[in-house]
Amino acid sequence: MKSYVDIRRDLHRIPELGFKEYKTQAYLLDYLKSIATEYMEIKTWKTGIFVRIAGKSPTKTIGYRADIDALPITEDTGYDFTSTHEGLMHACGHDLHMTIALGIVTELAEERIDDDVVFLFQPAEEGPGGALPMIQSKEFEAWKPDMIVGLHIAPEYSVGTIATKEGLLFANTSELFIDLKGKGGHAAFPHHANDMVVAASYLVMQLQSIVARNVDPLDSAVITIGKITGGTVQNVIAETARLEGTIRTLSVTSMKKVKERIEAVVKGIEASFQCEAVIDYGAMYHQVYNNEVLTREFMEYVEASEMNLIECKEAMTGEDFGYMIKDIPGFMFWLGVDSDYGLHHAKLMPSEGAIEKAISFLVTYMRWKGNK
Ligand SMILES: CC(=O)N[C@@H](CCC[C@H](N)C(=O)O)C(=O)O
Repeated sequence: MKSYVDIRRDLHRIPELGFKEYKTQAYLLDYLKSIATEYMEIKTWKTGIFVRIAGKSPTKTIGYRADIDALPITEDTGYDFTSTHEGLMHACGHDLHMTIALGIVTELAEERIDDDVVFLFQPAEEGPGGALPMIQSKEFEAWKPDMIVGLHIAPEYSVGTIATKEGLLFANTSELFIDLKGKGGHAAFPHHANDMVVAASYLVMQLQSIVARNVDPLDSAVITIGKITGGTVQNVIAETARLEGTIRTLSVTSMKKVKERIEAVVKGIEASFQCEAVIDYGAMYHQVYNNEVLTREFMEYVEASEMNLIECKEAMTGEDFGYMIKDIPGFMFWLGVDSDYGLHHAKLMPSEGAIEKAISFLVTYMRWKGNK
């Protein structure tokens, strides 16, 4: 039997983008089949997987979700188990999320609890969003849990730490894509062209002013443009440019306001640069709002355990797990993994010591919660 660290390393080598997690799904299925018992059922859904372990005398179903996709980042960790998929990396810790979930499945399959347990290995958390279609599936409907739990690794906390809070934990998000089309031309004759590199540069700066000047400072918002493309070569004025980014807000009202302002600013760019602009909001995620009762109970449980509890502030990260706990009582928490580099960084190196600790803690928690 492989160790959980080896499993994490295997998964780390094969990062895949949302809804393309073919090798990851095959790896997870192989493992799950190798530990399957008569009480365990496995169903695939797109590139994801549902696993159900029937309880001994169930009164409810406990859900546990792990996301399985990776990011388009070129890894720079220097690991000897570095990504074998060029330009892709598990830079958000989903390799650990999956391994921890496999560990819990293994333990609970070996020694069942009273309640039923359903595991969701969910594709496409980074985009375009697998949680919503997964919970709308007939497979989910058949095994719908009464409560659901999810975790996310936290590089800034030490191993052995759990951080969470009641209520709002993660922001509302919306992707943002803006395509600009002007008039290309010779670099030496700007007066005969409408330069979309210049238009895009103005637009990026004006977008930042929305956060500074249109959002209530006590109601945080973020607009990040993570990618700009435009033009073809150094001595040709760019006919097109594209901005790719994301919007984060703590309130739904601010998201609406930010989008209205983006549309107004983009109209201004169209007028001043005589160009055409198309806005596409891509995938949107519902905020992660932790169920007060379950979260408080969980925090008390953590406090009484060998883990260290931090009551954290909300963060501007997004998570489509927010859709799951919109309809089902549940919560998400941060798991400390102590890395010098943060989430979405090419050098993210979570401490593997967090894996066994998390499995053992969560199995104990599930036994406590599911044997009442
Ligand atoms: C935990 C985490 O890092 N989640 C991602 C979710 C991204 C959603 C979407 N692609 C977007 O950028 O809006 C995050 O970046 O917070």
